[in-house]
Amino acid sequence: MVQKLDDAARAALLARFPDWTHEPERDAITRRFQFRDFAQAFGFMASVAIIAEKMDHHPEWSNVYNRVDILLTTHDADGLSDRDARLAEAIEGLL
Ligand SMILES: C[C@H](O)[C@H](O)[C@H]1CNC2=NC(N)=NC(=O)C2=N1
Repeated sequence: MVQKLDDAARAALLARFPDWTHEPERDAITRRFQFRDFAQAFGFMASVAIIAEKMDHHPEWSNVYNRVDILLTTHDADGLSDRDARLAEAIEGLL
């Protein structure tokens, strides 16, 4: 079982990643990414997919042409965990 973030840790996560929005209903963070075109968007998704698989932590996401919407939460914790913080950090590192 993965440990869910407490209120202080959640606040710290949101302060650290100001481009991400907290969704209280899911206890998730979301961010929309815009790229030049589909090729750029899909290249980004391919990189995220490789990282996610290595981390054994997977985004909920959708893509429309040059746009990628990502939602991170931990199903095993029923909310945000440190695994989401680590994946968000890795995604930010790709930009
Ligand atoms: C068995 C496997 O480790 C788990 O199902 C992992 C895989 N990827 C996951 N991804 C996400 N986002 N949340 C999880 O709880 C999760 N659990």
